[in-house]
Amino acid sequence: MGYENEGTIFALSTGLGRAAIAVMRVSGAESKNLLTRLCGDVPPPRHAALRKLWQDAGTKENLLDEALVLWFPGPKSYTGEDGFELHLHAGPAVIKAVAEALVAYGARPAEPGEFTRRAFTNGRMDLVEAEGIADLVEAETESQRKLALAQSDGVLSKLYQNWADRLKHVLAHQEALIDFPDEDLPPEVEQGLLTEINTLINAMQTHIREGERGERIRRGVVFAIAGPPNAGKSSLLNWLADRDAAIVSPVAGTTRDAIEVNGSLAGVRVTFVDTAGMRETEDAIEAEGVKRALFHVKQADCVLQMFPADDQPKTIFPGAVLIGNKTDLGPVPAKVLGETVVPISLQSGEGLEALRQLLEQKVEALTARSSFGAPLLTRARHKAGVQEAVACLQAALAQDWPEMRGEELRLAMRALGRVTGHVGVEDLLDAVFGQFCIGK
Ligand SMILES: Nc1nc2c(c(=O)[nH]1)N(C=O)[C@@H](CNc1ccc(C(=O)N[C@@H](CCC(=O)O)C(=O)O)cc1)CN2
Ligand SMILES: Nc1nc2c(ncn2[C@@H]2O[C@H](COP(=O)(O)OP(=O)(O)OP(=O)(O)O)[C@@H](O)[C@H]2O)c(=O)[nH]1
Ligand SMILES: [Mg+2]
Repeated sequence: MGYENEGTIFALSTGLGRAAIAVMRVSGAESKNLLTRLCGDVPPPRHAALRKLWQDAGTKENLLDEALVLWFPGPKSYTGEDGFELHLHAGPAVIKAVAEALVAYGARPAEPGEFTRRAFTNGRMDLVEAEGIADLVEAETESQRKLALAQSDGVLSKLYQNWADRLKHVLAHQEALIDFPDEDLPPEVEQGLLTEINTLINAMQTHIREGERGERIRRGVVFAIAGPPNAGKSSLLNWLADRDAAIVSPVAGTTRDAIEVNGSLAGVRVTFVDTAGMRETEDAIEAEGVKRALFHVKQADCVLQMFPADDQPKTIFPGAVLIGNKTDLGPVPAKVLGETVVPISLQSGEGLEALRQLLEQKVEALTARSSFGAPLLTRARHKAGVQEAVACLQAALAQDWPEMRGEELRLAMRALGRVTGHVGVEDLLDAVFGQFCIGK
């Protein structure tokens, strides 16, 4: 590992702002000393104890707070080293006084993510699990929570670890073919090895394909609202947001900048992007707005293409939900260019509940998994690593020179190892020589 755990760190683990209780967290070798200086003793492990906190408990000088104290001895603690928590009264002055005492005794403020980084360095979790914890802390919707909780609990790591173990096995057989070409290794050995490589490639490709669903759950499903000026796009955004997020006016070309609103539909985080009405324009600012609108349409998971009752579209964005607005002013056709239209009126409210249901179905379809129970890929970093592994395995299949094939297999394992953070080269050698029965 490229760095050492340095020093004893502390941080306010609860957010700033008005609150009753604040949790101050401390981790590092000096923890026991710090805790003794603050409250005079070390309570039994993992049991909350009520203690007076002093600037120096030895002299009982300057009472700082009365707090609940938790002692977490390493190496089985969250960070894998000694640490403790102080559940303080949340006033800023209390927090400041306690932080100053900790600094005076040699602790330093933690970097973002440093507690979990230590947990990783100390072997308490791998990189994918650590990322799952980061996502769990950020999770705003039920689907984000479930995905992040499974990942922080090792479900995704187990999948990657399983692939890495199987590659190790394949490599062991490959090494045997290299080292003992003249021995009577049955031909099934090579055949079995190629079959296993193909099986792994298929599993990885399925994982990547399904991965866009995990990425959507994690970052949110993005809907772009597009259409001609005055269609009622900003009115729709405001209804979806349940607030006045965008300016609505009868002037065509009101919206220029894209306006994003976050919400949740069917337990999934969603982002709605209102865009400038699309038309030919002489106005340079409006033209830039139209350019941005097209960009958002391209980036979106789903386009909500709106038109007013009196202005039917000539083209339809691929996969768009067609919405005909202003049914209060006149009828909207049931279909345009063969596509079904959802009729609504933001004025009268007609069709809005049906539209909401349709959007919920859309979100479900965009995030549902087809292979039941398989853990979902959630991040571009994992995707890049798995893609690299696939490329190496494909290169391995294309090689008929055993040494070169072995090298590609090793590179595939390394790609997976970088994803989980266990780039196990040394432990690979053990597996190669430890697993294969040479005497046979
Ligand atoms: N107050 C508080 N709440 C919290 C945490 C925390 O650190 N402090 N967590 C974290 O951020 C999460 C819970 N995760 C935790 C994981 C391990 C340990 C821990 O110290 N475990 C002990 C006991 C294990 C056992 O015997 O079962 C240990 O491993 O020694 C604590 C919290 C969420 N809530
Ligand atoms: N009668 C009627 N008027 C509507 C309806 N929905 C929106 N409007 C009105 O249509 C006008 C344009 O609405 P906006 O929501 O600003 O339209 P937009 O598509 O965002 O327009 P641009 O930002 O210019 O592209 C406003 O005056 C709205 O009040 C509707 O269902 N019925
Ligand atoms: Mg608008």
